[in-house]
Amino acid sequence: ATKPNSDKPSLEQSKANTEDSLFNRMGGLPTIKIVVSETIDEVSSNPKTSRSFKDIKLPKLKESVVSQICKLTGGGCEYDGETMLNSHKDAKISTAEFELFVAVFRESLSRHTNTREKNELLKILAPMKRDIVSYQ
Ligand code: HEM
Repeated sequence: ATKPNSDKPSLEQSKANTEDSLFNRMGGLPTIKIVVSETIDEVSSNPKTSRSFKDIKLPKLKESVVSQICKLTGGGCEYDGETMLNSHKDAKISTAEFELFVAVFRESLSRHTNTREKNELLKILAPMKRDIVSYQ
């Protein structure tokens, strides 16, 4: 005799199995591309953050950041760029610069994603602070 319901997933498994990736819930690549583009356009022109971007090729940087976020959110992209430590150490980024970057990113996310997805992505990026910021 078979046990009733023995092949049904537990509540937790059921949630895990039906939960769509953050990537899909955000709206996939189109959303990531617009948010990354808006953020980099703003921080590279705002005098409080622009100095780091002076000799940087912005289209290539945007592509690299898009791939990284796509990968981190479950979109299945390849990210073949540098580690966060290696790519930011020469720029000597301050806490204030990092915080402005994140504020600009958050505002753009607010325009293009829901609150839940915005907060999930910001939570993924927050621990990178220790690799990106060199000083107070
Ligand atoms: C959570 C925040 C951040 C994330 C997720 C992030 C992500 C990235 C990624 C993926 C790259 C490309 C690395 C590669 O292609 O090898 C990069 C490079 C870069 N980032 Fe960030 N970054 C962040 C914060 C910042 C801040 C606060 C600044 C400056 C204010 C900044 C300035 C730069 C610059 C100038 C480059 C180019 C480095 C180079 O090509 O030599 N980033 N970042």
